[in-house]
Amino acid sequence: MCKSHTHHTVQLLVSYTQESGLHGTNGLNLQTSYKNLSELRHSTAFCMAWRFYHLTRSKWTSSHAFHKKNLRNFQSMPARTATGAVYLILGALTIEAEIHKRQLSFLYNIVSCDNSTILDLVDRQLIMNMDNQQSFFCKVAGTLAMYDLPSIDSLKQQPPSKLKWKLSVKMALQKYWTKFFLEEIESKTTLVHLDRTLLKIGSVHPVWTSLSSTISDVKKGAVKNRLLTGTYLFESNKHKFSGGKESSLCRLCGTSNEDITHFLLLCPALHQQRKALFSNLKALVCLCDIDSEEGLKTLKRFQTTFGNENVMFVKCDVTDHDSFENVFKQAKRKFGVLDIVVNNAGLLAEDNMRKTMMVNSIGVIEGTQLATHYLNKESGGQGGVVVNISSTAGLTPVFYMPIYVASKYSIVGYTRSVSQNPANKERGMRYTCLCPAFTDTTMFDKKWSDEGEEPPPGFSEEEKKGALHLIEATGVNTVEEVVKGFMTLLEVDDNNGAVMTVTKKHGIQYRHGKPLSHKL
Ligand SMILES: NC(=O)c1ccc[n+]([C@@H]2O[C@H](COP(=O)([O-])OP(=O)(O)OC[C@H]3O[C@@H](n4cnc5c(N)ncnc54)[C@H](O)[C@@H]3O)[C@@H](O)[C@H]2O)c1
Ligand SMILES: CCCCC[C@H](O)/C=C/C=C\C/C=C\C/C=C\CCCC(=O)O
Repeated sequence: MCKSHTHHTVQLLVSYTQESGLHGTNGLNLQTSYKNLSELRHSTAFCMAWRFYHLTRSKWTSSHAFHKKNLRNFQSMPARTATGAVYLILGALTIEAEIHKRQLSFLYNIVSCDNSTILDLVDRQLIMNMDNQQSFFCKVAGTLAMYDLPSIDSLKQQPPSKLKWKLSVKMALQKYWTKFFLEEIESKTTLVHLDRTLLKIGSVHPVWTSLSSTISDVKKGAVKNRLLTGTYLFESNKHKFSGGKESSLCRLCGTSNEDITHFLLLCPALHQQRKALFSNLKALVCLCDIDSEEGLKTLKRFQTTFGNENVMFVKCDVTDHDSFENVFKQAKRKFGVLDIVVNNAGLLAEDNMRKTMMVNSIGVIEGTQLATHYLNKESGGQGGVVVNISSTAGLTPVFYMPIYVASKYSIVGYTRSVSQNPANKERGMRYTCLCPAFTDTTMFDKKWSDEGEEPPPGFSEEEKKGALHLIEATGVNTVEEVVKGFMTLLEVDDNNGAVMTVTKKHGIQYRHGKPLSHKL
Protein backbone atom coordinates (compact mmCIF):
# COMPACT_ATOMS: atom_id res chain seq x y z
CA MET A 1 0.00 0.00 0.00
CA CYS A 2 1.44 3.40 -0.96
CA LYS A 3 1.35 6.52 1.18
CA SER A 4 -1.27 8.29 -0.95
CA HIS A 5 -3.54 5.27 -0.65
CA THR A 6 -3.09 5.37 3.10
CA HIS A 7 -4.06 9.04 3.23
CA HIS A 8 -7.13 8.27 1.17
CA THR A 9 -8.20 5.55 3.59
CA VAL A 10 -7.72 7.96 6.49
CA GLN A 11 -10.06 10.44 4.78
CA LEU A 12 -12.61 7.67 4.33
CA LEU A 13 -12.29 6.68 7.94
CA VAL A 14 -12.84 10.27 9.03
CA SER A 15 -16.05 10.60 7.05
CA TYR A 16 -17.16 7.14 8.22
CA THR A 17 -16.88 7.91 11.90
CA GLN A 18 -16.94 11.64 12.35
CA GLU A 19 -20.70 11.97 12.40
CA SER A 20 -21.27 8.89 14.53
CA GLY A 21 -22.11 11.09 17.54
CA LEU A 22 -23.57 9.73 20.70
CA HIS A 23 -23.73 5.96 20.66
CA GLY A 24 -27.25 4.57 20.88
CA THR A 25 -28.73 7.51 18.97
CA ASN A 26 -27.32 5.91 15.85
CA GLY A 27 -28.64 2.47 16.82
CA LEU A 28 -25.25 1.21 18.01
CA ASN A 29 -24.18 0.50 21.53
CA LEU A 30 -20.91 1.87 22.82
CA GLN A 31 -18.90 -1.32 22.41
CA THR A 32 -20.09 -1.81 18.84
CA SER A 33 -19.28 1.80 17.97
CA TYR A 34 -15.79 1.46 19.39
CA LYS A 35 -15.25 -1.97 17.84
CA ASN A 36 -16.25 -0.52 14.50
CA LEU A 37 -13.60 2.11 14.81
CA SER A 38 -10.73 -0.10 15.88
CA GLU A 39 -11.63 -2.96 13.61
CA LEU A 40 -12.78 -1.12 10.52
CA ARG A 41 -11.06 -2.56 7.51
CA HIS A 42 -9.80 0.92 6.71
CA SER A 43 -8.57 1.47 10.20
CA THR A 44 -6.68 -1.81 10.14
CA ALA A 45 -5.21 -0.98 6.78
CA PHE A 46 -4.26 2.43 8.11
CA CYS A 47 -2.44 0.97 11.10
CA MET A 48 -0.93 -1.86 9.06
CA ALA A 49 0.57 0.58 6.59
CA TRP A 50 1.70 3.10 9.17
CA ARG A 51 3.52 0.56 11.30
CA PHE A 52 6.31 0.69 8.66
CA TYR A 53 6.51 4.39 8.04
CA HIS A 54 8.48 6.79 10.09
CA LEU A 55 5.78 9.15 11.32
CA THR A 56 6.57 12.82 11.67
CA ARG A 57 5.52 14.59 14.86
CA SER A 58 2.71 16.43 13.05
CA LYS A 59 1.34 13.12 11.67
CA TRP A 60 1.40 11.63 15.16
CA THR A 61 -0.36 14.67 16.56
CA SER A 62 -3.08 14.68 13.95
CA SER A 63 -3.66 10.93 14.18
CA HIS A 64 -3.91 11.19 17.99
CA ALA A 65 -6.33 14.09 17.72
CA PHE A 66 -8.41 12.23 15.16
CA HIS A 67 -8.60 9.05 17.27
CA LYS A 68 -9.36 10.94 20.48
CA LYS A 69 -12.10 12.93 18.77
CA ASN A 70 -13.85 9.74 17.70
CA LEU A 71 -13.60 8.23 21.17
CA ARG A 72 -15.00 11.46 22.62
CA ASN A 73 -17.86 11.50 20.13
CA PHE A 74 -18.86 7.93 21.03
CA GLN A 75 -19.06 8.89 24.68
CA SER A 76 -20.67 12.28 24.03
CA MET A 77 -17.85 13.99 25.88
CA PRO A 78 -17.21 17.69 25.27
CA ALA A 79 -13.92 18.81 23.73
CA ARG A 80 -12.64 20.08 27.09
CA THR A 81 -12.60 16.55 28.60
CA ALA A 82 -9.14 15.54 29.84
CA THR A 83 -7.43 13.13 27.43
CA GLY A 84 -6.79 10.53 30.15
CA ALA A 85 -10.51 10.39 30.95
CA VAL A 86 -11.46 9.96 27.27
CA TYR A 87 -9.26 6.84 27.01
CA LEU A 88 -9.64 5.37 30.51
CA ILE A 89 -13.44 5.56 30.73
CA LEU A 90 -13.74 3.65 27.49
CA GLY A 91 -10.67 1.51 28.27
CA ALA A 92 -9.43 2.34 24.76
CA LEU A 93 -5.90 2.08 23.42
CA THR A 94 -4.21 5.07 21.80
CA ILE A 95 -3.57 5.02 18.06
CA GLU A 96 0.12 4.69 18.92
CA ALA A 97 -0.61 1.56 20.95
CA GLU A 98 -2.81 0.17 18.15
CA ILE A 99 0.12 0.56 15.77
CA HIS A 100 2.52 -0.99 18.30
CA LYS A 101 0.20 -3.98 18.69
CA ARG A 102 0.32 -4.63 14.96
CA GLN A 103 4.09 -4.03 14.81
CA LEU A 104 4.64 -6.61 17.55
CA SER A 105 2.34 -9.12 15.95
CA PHE A 106 4.17 -8.69 12.63
CA LEU A 107 7.52 -9.11 14.40
CA TYR A 108 6.32 -12.33 16.00
CA ASN A 109 5.20 -13.72 12.65
CA ILE A 110 8.64 -13.19 11.10
CA VAL A 111 10.84 -14.34 13.96
CA SER A 112 8.76 -17.45 14.60
CA CYS A 113 8.44 -18.57 10.97
CA ASP A 114 10.36 -21.60 9.76
CA ASN A 115 11.48 -20.05 6.48
CA SER A 116 15.30 -19.93 6.69
CA THR A 117 15.59 -17.20 4.01
CA ILE A 118 13.37 -14.87 6.03
CA LEU A 119 15.26 -15.69 9.22
CA ASP A 120 18.58 -14.97 7.48
CA LEU A 121 17.21 -11.65 6.30
CA VAL A 122 16.16 -10.83 9.85
CA ASP A 123 19.69 -11.63 11.09
CA ARG A 124 21.15 -9.37 8.43
CA GLN A 125 18.80 -6.56 9.37
CA LEU A 126 19.73 -6.94 13.04
CA ILE A 127 23.41 -6.61 12.21
CA MET A 128 23.25 -3.94 9.51
CA ASN A 129 20.25 -1.76 10.29
CA MET A 130 19.86 -1.29 14.04
CA ASP A 131 21.22 2.26 13.93
CA ASN A 132 18.80 3.31 11.23
CA GLN A 133 15.89 5.03 13.02
CA GLN A 134 13.67 4.46 10.00
CA SER A 135 14.17 0.70 9.89
CA PHE A 136 11.36 -1.52 11.11
CA PHE A 137 13.70 -3.53 13.35
CA CYS A 138 15.19 -0.47 15.01
CA LYS A 139 11.69 0.89 15.68
CA VAL A 140 10.32 -2.38 16.99
CA ALA A 141 13.32 -2.83 19.32
CA GLY A 142 12.34 0.53 20.85
CA THR A 143 8.73 -0.60 21.14
CA LEU A 144 9.77 -3.82 22.94
CA ALA A 145 11.87 -1.82 25.40
CA MET A 146 9.03 0.67 25.95
CA TYR A 147 6.71 -2.12 27.13
CA ASP A 148 9.33 -4.16 29.01
CA LEU A 149 8.94 -7.05 26.57
CA PRO A 150 11.77 -9.52 25.64
CA SER A 151 14.33 -8.35 23.06
CA ILE A 152 14.22 -9.44 19.39
CA ASP A 153 17.12 -11.84 20.04
CA SER A 154 15.49 -13.65 22.91
CA LEU A 155 12.23 -13.76 21.00
CA LYS A 156 14.05 -15.39 18.09
CA GLN A 157 15.78 -17.89 20.30
CA GLN A 158 12.78 -18.87 22.36
CA PRO A 159 9.58 -17.80 20.63
CA PRO A 160 6.56 -18.31 22.91
CA SER A 161 3.34 -19.75 21.51
CA LYS A 162 1.37 -17.27 19.42
CA LEU A 163 -1.39 -17.14 22.02
CA LYS A 164 1.08 -16.46 24.83
CA TRP A 165 2.76 -13.69 22.82
CA LYS A 166 -0.57 -12.03 22.02
CA LEU A 167 -1.52 -12.12 25.68
CA SER A 168 1.86 -10.73 26.85
CA VAL A 169 1.59 -7.88 24.35
CA LYS A 170 -1.98 -7.12 25.36
CA MET A 171 -1.13 -7.06 29.08
CA ALA A 172 2.00 -4.98 28.56
CA LEU A 173 0.15 -2.39 26.47
CA GLN A 174 -2.71 -2.18 28.95
CA LYS A 175 -0.32 -1.78 31.90
CA TYR A 176 1.75 0.89 30.18
CA TRP A 177 -1.16 3.03 28.99
CA THR A 178 -3.18 2.67 32.20
CA LYS A 179 -0.19 3.99 34.18
CA PHE A 180 0.45 6.71 31.59
CA PHE A 181 -3.09 8.09 31.72
CA LEU A 182 -3.54 7.68 35.48
CA GLU A 183 -0.46 9.86 35.93
CA GLU A 184 -1.91 12.36 33.51
CA ILE A 185 -5.30 12.62 35.26
CA GLU A 186 -3.70 12.95 38.70
CA SER A 187 -3.04 16.63 37.97
CA LYS A 188 -6.61 17.41 36.80
CA THR A 189 -8.78 19.07 39.42
CA THR A 190 -11.89 18.33 37.33
CA LEU A 191 -11.30 14.58 37.82
CA VAL A 192 -11.07 14.44 41.61
CA HIS A 193 -14.34 12.50 41.84
CA LEU A 194 -13.24 9.82 39.37
CA ASP A 195 -12.53 6.55 41.21
CA ARG A 196 -9.04 5.51 40.01
CA THR A 197 -9.64 1.84 40.88
CA LEU A 198 -12.29 1.61 38.15
CA LEU A 199 -9.99 2.94 35.44
CA LYS A 200 -8.07 0.46 33.31
CA ILE A 201 -7.19 0.34 29.64
CA GLY A 202 -8.94 -2.76 28.30
CA SER A 203 -12.01 -2.41 30.57
CA VAL A 204 -14.98 -0.14 30.03
CA HIS A 205 -15.92 1.97 33.10
CA PRO A 206 -19.21 0.92 34.80
CA VAL A 207 -20.76 4.25 33.79
CA TRP A 208 -21.14 2.67 30.34
CA THR A 209 -21.45 -1.05 31.06
CA SER A 210 -24.23 -0.60 33.62
CA LEU A 211 -26.53 0.94 31.02
CA SER A 212 -28.65 -0.54 28.29
CA SER A 213 -28.42 0.85 24.75
CA THR A 214 -31.79 2.56 24.81
CA ILE A 215 -31.63 6.21 23.84
CA SER A 216 -32.80 7.38 27.28
CA ASP A 217 -30.20 5.23 29.09
CA VAL A 218 -27.46 6.41 26.78
CA LYS A 219 -28.41 10.02 27.44
CA LYS A 220 -28.34 9.33 31.19
CA GLY A 221 -24.89 7.80 30.72
CA ALA A 222 -23.72 10.92 28.93
CA VAL A 223 -24.83 13.11 31.87
CA LYS A 224 -23.19 10.74 34.39
CA ASN A 225 -20.03 10.72 32.32
CA ARG A 226 -19.92 14.52 32.30
CA LEU A 227 -20.46 14.62 36.05
CA LEU A 228 -17.64 12.11 36.53
CA THR A 229 -15.26 14.07 34.35
CA GLY A 230 -16.14 17.50 35.76
CA THR A 231 -17.45 18.66 32.39
CA TYR A 232 -21.17 18.84 33.18
CA LEU A 233 -22.47 22.39 32.92
CA PHE A 234 -24.82 23.15 35.79
CA GLU A 235 -27.48 25.78 35.16
CA SER A 236 -25.78 28.11 37.68
CA ASN A 237 -22.58 27.94 35.59
CA LYS A 238 -24.51 28.52 32.36
CA HIS A 239 -26.05 31.54 34.07
CA LYS A 240 -22.58 32.79 35.05
CA PHE A 241 -20.97 32.14 31.65
CA SER A 242 -23.85 33.76 29.74
CA GLY A 243 -23.52 36.93 31.81
CA GLY A 244 -26.92 36.32 33.38
CA LYS A 245 -28.81 35.71 30.11
CA GLU A 246 -29.51 32.03 30.89
CA SER A 247 -31.54 31.05 33.92
CA SER A 248 -29.70 29.42 36.82
CA LEU A 249 -32.81 27.50 37.95
CA CYS A 250 -32.67 23.72 38.10
CA ARG A 251 -34.66 22.30 35.18
CA LEU A 252 -35.71 19.25 37.19
CA CYS A 253 -37.37 20.93 40.16
CA GLY A 254 -37.57 24.53 38.97
CA THR A 255 -37.31 25.83 42.52
CA SER A 256 -33.61 26.42 43.28
CA ASN A 257 -30.39 27.28 41.50
CA GLU A 258 -28.71 24.20 40.09
CA ASP A 259 -25.16 23.65 41.35
CA ILE A 260 -23.36 20.49 42.43
CA THR A 261 -24.73 20.60 45.99
CA HIS A 262 -28.26 21.08 44.76
CA PHE A 263 -27.88 18.24 42.24
CA LEU A 264 -26.25 15.74 44.57
CA LEU A 265 -27.91 16.51 47.88
CA LEU A 266 -30.90 18.76 47.69
CA CYS A 267 -32.92 18.59 44.46
CA PRO A 268 -36.34 17.13 45.41
CA ALA A 269 -36.80 15.67 41.92
CA LEU A 270 -33.86 13.32 42.53
CA HIS A 271 -34.88 12.28 46.02
CA GLN A 272 -35.75 8.67 45.08
CA GLN A 273 -32.45 8.06 43.26
CA ARG A 274 -30.53 9.62 46.14
CA LYS A 275 -32.35 7.51 48.72
CA ALA A 276 -31.38 4.32 46.96
CA LEU A 277 -27.74 5.38 46.64
CA PHE A 278 -27.31 6.79 50.14
CA SER A 279 -29.08 3.99 52.02
CA ASN A 280 -25.81 2.06 52.35
CA LEU A 281 -23.89 4.96 53.81
CA LYS A 282 -23.72 5.19 57.57
CA ALA A 283 -22.50 7.83 59.95
CA LEU A 284 -21.00 7.06 63.33
CA VAL A 285 -22.00 9.72 65.85
CA CYS A 286 -20.69 10.60 69.31
CA LEU A 287 -23.08 12.92 71.17
CA CYS A 288 -21.88 14.86 74.18
CA ASP A 289 -23.63 17.27 76.53
CA ILE A 290 -23.49 18.40 80.16
CA ASP A 291 -27.13 17.33 80.49
CA SER A 292 -26.87 13.54 80.59
CA GLU A 293 -30.61 13.02 81.02
CA GLU A 294 -31.41 14.73 77.70
CA GLY A 295 -28.27 13.25 76.15
CA LEU A 296 -29.28 9.68 76.98
CA LYS A 297 -32.81 10.29 75.65
CA THR A 298 -31.33 11.46 72.34
CA LEU A 299 -28.94 8.49 72.33
CA LYS A 300 -31.87 6.07 72.63
CA ARG A 301 -33.74 7.79 69.80
CA PHE A 302 -30.67 7.70 67.52
CA GLN A 303 -29.91 4.07 68.36
CA THR A 304 -33.43 3.02 67.38
CA THR A 305 -33.04 4.70 64.00
CA PHE A 306 -29.36 4.17 63.22
CA GLY A 307 -28.40 1.04 65.19
CA ASN A 308 -26.95 0.65 68.70
CA GLU A 309 -23.35 0.38 67.57
CA ASN A 310 -23.36 3.51 65.44
CA VAL A 311 -24.10 6.06 68.16
CA MET A 312 -22.57 6.82 71.57
CA PHE A 313 -23.05 9.41 74.30
CA VAL A 314 -20.38 10.85 76.62
CA LYS A 315 -21.30 13.31 79.36
CA CYS A 316 -19.07 16.35 79.17
CA ASP A 317 -18.64 19.93 80.27
CA VAL A 318 -17.07 21.91 77.43
CA THR A 319 -15.62 24.40 79.93
CA ASP A 320 -13.47 21.65 81.47
CA HIS A 321 -10.46 20.62 79.35
CA ASP A 322 -10.14 17.04 80.65
CA SER A 323 -13.85 16.37 80.44
CA PHE A 324 -13.89 17.67 76.86
CA GLU A 325 -10.77 15.76 75.77
CA ASN A 326 -12.28 12.57 77.21
CA VAL A 327 -15.01 12.79 74.52
CA PHE A 328 -12.40 12.76 71.75
CA LYS A 329 -10.53 9.86 73.36
CA GLN A 330 -13.67 7.75 73.83
CA ALA A 331 -14.97 8.45 70.32
CA LYS A 332 -11.60 7.59 68.79
CA ARG A 333 -11.42 4.37 70.81
CA LYS A 334 -14.90 3.28 69.65
CA PHE A 335 -14.93 4.53 66.05
CA GLY A 336 -11.22 4.54 65.18
CA VAL A 337 -11.20 7.77 63.24
CA LEU A 338 -12.84 11.18 63.67
CA ASP A 339 -13.58 13.44 60.73
CA ILE A 340 -16.27 15.96 61.72
CA VAL A 341 -16.52 18.01 64.92
CA VAL A 342 -19.50 20.27 65.64
CA ASN A 343 -19.03 22.76 68.47
CA ASN A 344 -22.70 23.36 69.24
CA ALA A 345 -22.98 23.73 73.04
CA GLY A 346 -24.24 27.16 73.89
CA LEU A 347 -26.49 29.12 76.23
CA LEU A 348 -28.15 32.48 76.63
CA ALA A 349 -27.59 33.82 80.19
CA GLU A 350 -27.13 37.58 80.17
CA ASP A 351 -27.01 37.49 83.99
CA ASN A 352 -23.91 35.27 83.92
CA MET A 353 -21.18 36.82 81.83
CA ARG A 354 -18.43 34.38 82.84
CA LYS A 355 -20.50 31.25 82.19
CA THR A 356 -21.69 32.60 78.82
CA MET A 357 -18.14 33.35 77.71
CA MET A 358 -16.81 30.04 79.07
CA VAL A 359 -19.37 27.91 77.23
CA ASN A 360 -20.07 29.91 74.07
CA SER A 361 -16.59 31.22 73.42
CA ILE A 362 -13.87 29.33 75.34
CA GLY A 363 -15.74 26.00 74.91
CA VAL A 364 -15.81 26.43 71.13
CA ILE A 365 -12.13 27.47 71.00
CA GLU A 366 -11.22 24.44 73.16
CA GLY A 367 -13.29 22.15 70.92
CA THR A 368 -11.59 23.53 67.81
CA GLN A 369 -8.12 23.00 69.29
CA LEU A 370 -8.96 19.43 70.31
CA ALA A 371 -10.43 18.76 66.85
CA THR A 372 -7.29 20.11 65.21
CA HIS A 373 -5.24 17.71 67.31
CA TYR A 374 -7.40 14.59 66.88
CA LEU A 375 -8.33 14.98 63.19
CA ASN A 376 -5.15 16.51 61.79
CA LYS A 377 -3.16 14.39 59.31
CA GLU A 378 0.09 15.56 60.91
CA SER A 379 -0.89 14.05 64.27
CA GLY A 380 -2.22 10.71 63.07
CA GLY A 381 -5.72 11.72 61.90
CA GLN A 382 -7.16 11.69 58.41
CA GLY A 383 -8.10 15.37 58.23
CA GLY A 384 -11.64 16.71 58.46
CA VAL A 385 -13.98 19.59 59.09
CA VAL A 386 -14.94 21.66 62.14
CA VAL A 387 -18.31 23.41 62.22
CA ASN A 388 -18.59 26.06 64.92
CA ILE A 389 -22.13 27.15 65.78
CA SER A 390 -22.35 30.91 66.20
CA SER A 391 -25.50 32.96 65.47
CA THR A 392 -26.70 35.92 63.42
CA ALA A 393 -26.10 37.59 66.79
CA GLY A 394 -22.43 36.92 66.03
CA LEU A 395 -22.67 39.26 63.05
CA THR A 396 -24.95 42.04 64.21
CA PRO A 397 -25.33 43.95 67.49
CA VAL A 398 -28.42 43.23 69.64
CA PHE A 399 -28.63 45.74 72.46
CA TYR A 400 -30.46 43.51 74.98
CA MET A 401 -28.03 40.56 74.78
CA PRO A 402 -24.55 42.10 74.51
CA ILE A 403 -22.79 39.26 76.32
CA TYR A 404 -24.33 36.57 74.13
CA VAL A 405 -23.45 38.73 71.11
CA ALA A 406 -19.83 39.13 72.32
CA SER A 407 -19.50 35.37 72.77
CA LYS A 408 -20.90 34.66 69.28
CA TYR A 409 -18.87 37.42 67.54
CA SER A 410 -15.72 35.87 69.01
CA ILE A 411 -16.52 32.53 67.34
CA VAL A 412 -16.82 34.10 63.90
CA GLY A 413 -13.49 35.92 64.24
CA TYR A 414 -11.78 32.91 65.76
CA THR A 415 -12.99 30.46 63.09
CA ARG A 416 -12.06 32.78 60.22
CA SER A 417 -8.59 33.29 61.69
CA VAL A 418 -7.91 29.59 62.27
CA SER A 419 -9.10 28.82 58.74
CA GLN A 420 -6.32 31.00 57.34
CA ASN A 421 -3.51 28.92 58.83
CA PRO A 422 -1.32 27.91 55.86
CA ALA A 423 -0.75 24.50 57.52
CA ASN A 424 -4.44 23.56 57.04
CA LYS A 425 -3.87 22.15 53.57
CA GLU A 426 -1.15 19.75 54.72
CA ARG A 427 -3.20 18.88 57.78
CA GLY A 428 -6.32 18.24 55.68
CA MET A 429 -8.33 20.54 57.95
CA ARG A 430 -11.02 23.08 57.21
CA TYR A 431 -13.00 25.29 59.59
CA THR A 432 -16.47 26.74 59.05
CA CYS A 433 -18.98 28.76 61.01
CA LEU A 434 -22.78 28.43 60.98
CA CYS A 435 -24.83 31.45 62.06
CA PRO A 436 -28.54 30.65 62.39
CA ALA A 437 -31.09 33.34 63.24
CA PHE A 438 -33.83 32.48 65.77
CA THR A 439 -34.54 28.77 65.47
CA ASP A 440 -37.27 26.62 66.88
CA THR A 441 -35.22 24.64 69.47
CA THR A 442 -35.43 24.20 73.25
CA MET A 443 -33.20 27.28 73.75
CA PHE A 444 -35.80 29.25 71.89
CA ASP A 445 -39.06 27.91 73.27
CA LYS A 446 -37.88 27.68 76.89
CA LYS A 447 -37.36 31.40 76.98
CA TRP A 448 -39.53 33.10 74.42
CA SER A 449 -42.58 31.24 73.23
CA ASP A 450 -44.81 31.94 76.22
CA GLU A 451 -45.37 35.64 76.60
CA GLY A 452 -46.87 35.11 80.03
CA GLU A 453 -43.58 33.71 81.44
CA GLU A 454 -41.00 35.70 83.35
CA PRO A 455 -38.33 37.24 81.10
CA PRO A 456 -35.20 35.12 80.81
CA PRO A 457 -32.40 35.82 83.30
CA GLY A 458 -30.73 39.14 82.60
CA PHE A 459 -33.68 40.51 80.57
CA SER A 460 -36.08 43.20 81.67
CA GLU A 461 -39.75 43.09 80.61
CA GLU A 462 -38.94 45.85 78.15
CA GLU A 463 -36.04 43.93 76.64
CA LYS A 464 -38.11 40.78 76.33
CA LYS A 465 -40.71 42.76 74.41
CA GLY A 466 -37.98 44.09 72.14
CA ALA A 467 -36.74 40.58 71.49
CA LEU A 468 -40.24 39.28 70.78
CA HIS A 469 -40.71 42.12 68.36
CA LEU A 470 -37.47 41.21 66.56
CA ILE A 471 -38.50 37.55 66.50
CA GLU A 472 -41.82 38.45 64.97
CA ALA A 473 -40.16 40.66 62.38
CA THR A 474 -37.44 38.21 61.33
CA GLY A 475 -39.29 34.91 61.70
CA VAL A 476 -38.14 31.64 63.22
CA ASN A 477 -36.16 28.96 61.34
CA THR A 478 -37.21 25.35 61.58
CA VAL A 479 -34.46 22.98 62.70
CA GLU A 480 -34.63 21.36 59.20
CA GLU A 481 -33.78 24.68 57.56
CA VAL A 482 -30.68 25.04 59.73
CA VAL A 483 -29.73 21.39 59.07
CA LYS A 484 -29.85 22.09 55.34
CA GLY A 485 -27.27 24.86 55.80
CA PHE A 486 -25.22 22.66 58.08
CA MET A 487 -25.14 19.82 55.52
CA THR A 488 -24.08 22.25 52.80
CA LEU A 489 -21.16 23.37 54.98
CA LEU A 490 -20.12 19.75 55.47
CA GLU A 491 -20.48 18.64 51.88
CA VAL A 492 -18.91 21.54 49.99
CA ASP A 493 -15.26 20.71 50.44
CA ASP A 494 -13.73 23.97 49.20
CA ASN A 495 -15.43 26.23 51.75
CA ASN A 496 -12.68 26.55 54.34
CA GLY A 497 -13.34 29.75 56.32
CA ALA A 498 -16.99 29.95 55.26
CA VAL A 499 -19.40 31.88 57.49
CA MET A 500 -22.97 30.92 56.63
CA THR A 501 -26.19 32.49 57.87
CA VAL A 502 -29.54 30.72 57.83
CA THR A 503 -32.53 33.04 58.14
CA LYS A 504 -36.24 32.60 57.58
CA LYS A 505 -36.42 35.31 54.93
CA HIS A 506 -33.23 34.68 52.97
CA GLY A 507 -32.44 31.04 53.63
CA ILE A 508 -28.78 30.05 53.26
CA GLN A 509 -26.27 32.84 52.59
CA TYR A 510 -22.48 33.07 52.75
CA ARG A 511 -21.05 36.10 54.56
CA HIS A 512 -17.69 37.89 54.30
CA GLY A 513 -17.30 37.07 50.60
CA LYS A 514 -15.89 33.91 49.15
CA PRO A 515 -14.26 31.69 51.76
CA LEU A 516 -10.53 31.00 51.54
CA SER A 517 -10.63 28.05 49.25
CA HIS A 518 -8.75 24.80 49.38
CA LYS A 519 -9.82 21.27 48.70
CA LEU A 520 -9.06 18.45 51.10
N1 LIG B 1 -32.19 28.41 68.99
C1 LIG B 1 -31.80 29.54 68.42
O1 LIG B 1 -32.58 30.45 68.14
C2 LIG B 1 -30.35 29.72 68.05
C3 LIG B 1 -30.04 30.63 67.05
C4 LIG B 1 -28.70 30.78 66.67
C5 LIG B 1 -27.73 30.03 67.29
N2 LIG B 1 -28.05 29.14 68.25
C6 LIG B 1 -26.95 28.36 68.84
O2 LIG B 1 -27.12 27.00 68.50
C7 LIG B 1 -26.50 26.19 69.49
C8 LIG B 1 -27.46 25.11 69.90
O3 LIG B 1 -28.51 25.72 70.61
P1 LIG B 1 -30.00 25.15 70.65
O4 LIG B 1 -30.85 26.19 70.09
O5 LIG B 1 -30.09 23.78 70.09
O6 LIG B 1 -30.24 25.17 72.20
P2 LIG B 1 -30.27 24.00 73.27
O7 LIG B 1 -30.37 24.67 74.59
O8 LIG B 1 -31.30 23.00 72.90
O9 LIG B 1 -28.85 23.29 73.09
C9 LIG B 1 -27.69 23.73 73.72
C10 LIG B 1 -27.06 22.53 74.42
O10 LIG B 1 -25.81 22.93 74.95
C11 LIG B 1 -25.64 22.21 76.16
N3 LIG B 1 -24.66 22.82 77.04
C12 LIG B 1 -24.76 23.98 77.70
N4 LIG B 1 -23.67 24.17 78.45
C13 LIG B 1 -22.85 23.13 78.25
C14 LIG B 1 -21.57 22.76 78.74
N5 LIG B 1 -20.91 23.51 79.61
N6 LIG B 1 -21.01 21.62 78.31
C15 LIG B 1 -21.68 20.83 77.44
N7 LIG B 1 -22.89 21.11 76.94
C16 LIG B 1 -23.48 22.26 77.35
C17 LIG B 1 -27.03 22.24 76.77
O11 LIG B 1 -27.17 21.25 77.78
C18 LIG B 1 -27.90 22.01 75.57
O12 LIG B 1 -28.22 20.64 75.37
C19 LIG B 1 -26.06 27.13 70.58
O13 LIG B 1 -24.70 27.41 70.45
C20 LIG B 1 -26.87 28.38 70.32
O14 LIG B 1 -26.24 29.54 70.82
C21 LIG B 1 -29.33 28.95 68.63
C1 LIG C 1 -34.36 33.70 71.37
C2 LIG C 1 -33.52 32.82 72.11
C3 LIG C 1 -32.33 32.27 71.46
C4 LIG C 1 -31.64 33.24 70.61
C5 LIG C 1 -30.37 32.65 70.14
C6 LIG C 1 -29.91 33.25 68.89
O1 LIG C 1 -28.58 32.93 68.65
C7 LIG C 1 -30.13 34.66 68.99
C8 LIG C 1 -30.26 35.39 68.00
C9 LIG C 1 -30.53 36.78 68.29
C10 LIG C 1 -30.65 37.69 67.53
C11 LIG C 1 -30.43 37.59 66.11
C12 LIG C 1 -30.06 38.93 65.76
C13 LIG C 1 -30.53 39.55 64.81
C14 LIG C 1 -31.40 38.95 63.81
C15 LIG C 1 -30.89 39.41 62.53
C16 LIG C 1 -31.16 38.85 61.43
C17 LIG C 1 -32.02 37.71 61.29
C18 LIG C 1 -32.95 37.80 60.16
C19 LIG C 1 -32.47 38.58 59.01
C20 LIG C 1 -33.52 38.69 57.98
O2 LIG C 1 -34.69 38.41 58.24
O3 LIG C 1 -33.15 39.08 56.92
